[in-house]
Amino acid sequence: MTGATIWLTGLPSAGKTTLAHELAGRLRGEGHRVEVLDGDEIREFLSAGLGFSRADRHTNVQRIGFVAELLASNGIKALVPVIAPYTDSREAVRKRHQSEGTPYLEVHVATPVEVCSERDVKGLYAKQAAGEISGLTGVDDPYEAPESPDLRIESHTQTVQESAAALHTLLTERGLA
Ligand SMILES: Nc1ncnc2c1ncn2[C@@H]1O[C@H](COP(=O)(O)OS(=O)(=O)O)[C@@H](OP(=O)(O)O)[C@H]1O
Ligand SMILES: Nc1ncnc2c1ncn2[C@@H]1O[C@H](COP(=O)(O)OP(=O)(O)O)[C@@H](O)[C@H]1O
Repeated sequence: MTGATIWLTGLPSAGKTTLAHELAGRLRGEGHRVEVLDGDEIREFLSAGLGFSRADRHTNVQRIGFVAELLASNGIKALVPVIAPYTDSREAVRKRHQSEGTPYLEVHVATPVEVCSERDVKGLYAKQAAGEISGLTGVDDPYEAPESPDLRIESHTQTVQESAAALHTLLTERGLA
């Protein structure tokens, strides 16, 4: 089966993790081999010790991109729900896939910051507002939205199932599902 990396970029609480796991379930049900490279888990192991400076985020994204490409080039669908806030970091990952001939799709989970801060799944927006943390992506740290992603998902106007269906359709259109 053809492997691919599907990178879900977006703000904290945008819906990246939820959609990655929903899509993973659908793909596994169809017999695909799937791995979800979750940002939080990666930061415990592969990227332990990295923080949220621009340089550390870039390093984190390159490491994850490297592993995703390895998996994808071995027939696995690598789903990557990781913020990846900088365009140049994402482009470097895309180029690495291109040079290896490995399919790569960029999906922008484009939930507005107002909705994300309302959801506030991990309480980070509240902590930032209370002055307990700083450098939160989309609030007081940059998020460079992709200009031409393969798909843009408006998660605030859809159910999880509808968003996952749109993702699945993208994979089908590209001959990956
Ligand atoms: N300052 C700050 N900014 C953004 N995110 C923060 C921050 N501090 C902790 N967290 C939590 O770490 C998760 C983001 O890690 P990522 O590896 O996805 O980010 S990055 O691509 O390296 O920027 C992110 O996970 P998600 O909410 O799933 O996106 C947050 O839970
Ligand atoms: N269409 C949708 N797609 C994804 N998540 C959604 C959608 N609608 C509502 N949500 C909710 O938004 C939250 C997103 O949280 P999460 O997936 O952890 O975000 P992230 O990984 O981007 O930080 C979840 O509680 C999820 O149920």
